Amino acid sequence: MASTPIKKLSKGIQEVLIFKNEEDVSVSLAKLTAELSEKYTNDKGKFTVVLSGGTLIDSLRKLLEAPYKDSVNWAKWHVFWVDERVVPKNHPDSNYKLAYDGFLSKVPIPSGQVYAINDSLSAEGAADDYEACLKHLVNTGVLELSTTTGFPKFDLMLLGMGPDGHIASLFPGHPLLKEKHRWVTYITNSPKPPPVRITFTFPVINASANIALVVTGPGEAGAVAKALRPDHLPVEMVSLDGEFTWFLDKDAASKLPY
Ligand SMILES: O=C(O)[C@H](O)[C@@H](O)[C@H](O)[C@H](O)COP(=O)(O)O
Repeated sequence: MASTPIKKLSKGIQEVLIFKNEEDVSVSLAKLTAELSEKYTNDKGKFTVVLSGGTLIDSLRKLLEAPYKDSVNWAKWHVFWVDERVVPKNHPDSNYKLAYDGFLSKVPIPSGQVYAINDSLSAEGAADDYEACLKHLVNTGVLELSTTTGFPKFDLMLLGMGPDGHIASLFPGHPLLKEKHRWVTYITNSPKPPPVRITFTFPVINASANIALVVTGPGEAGAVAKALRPDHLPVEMVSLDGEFTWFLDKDAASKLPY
């Protein structure tokens, strides 16, 4: 199961891996995720993983195959969402449903360690509730706080990026980009439907120990090219002490000047 990037670049703290195709991205992403799972499980007895919606979930499919399906210590995983649409958990727009159907239902992560939003609340209520859940998990020792910023520090965030450069539900030009205090907030006018969502804020994203940003296909090539030049897309506001790796296929990298 080898998949070597056809190109490796670095931009500041960010490492950019470009693969021949989405299949190779998926193979390499599984390898990184399994390695980090082993590292954090060995070091701390748990692994805190944050998922996004979109095509990311399909790109995690290699974790459902040998050797990872049986070798990963799934019992130690704690799963969160970087953003979630405020819809019932069985709604086709739900990121929980997308992840459950495509990934979580196929691996033995204890259900009490999968932290979905409370879908009976308003957006504001659901954001408050999710933030309270994270604070409770800090008190019980599941989550740690960044010693530099005091925001919760997740072991791995698996993120996608939209064609406009958004990550999580943090969209270009939106006032939420400037949120400095909240851990989780809400948006009722998301330009990407559905409009009502909750989302982690940049201080939480930036406290991560590792971020894997997975972008495949030609739709985001313009945003990839822009983000990897000096410019101002939300995705560029990621700046962390940990590791930030872009996983691109050749299509997503097709507008890069290199
Ligand atoms: O709830 C959401 O809409 C997602 O979490 C969102 O932030 C997604 O990650 C990007 O829009 C990329 O989506 P694609 O991978 O489908 O392009």
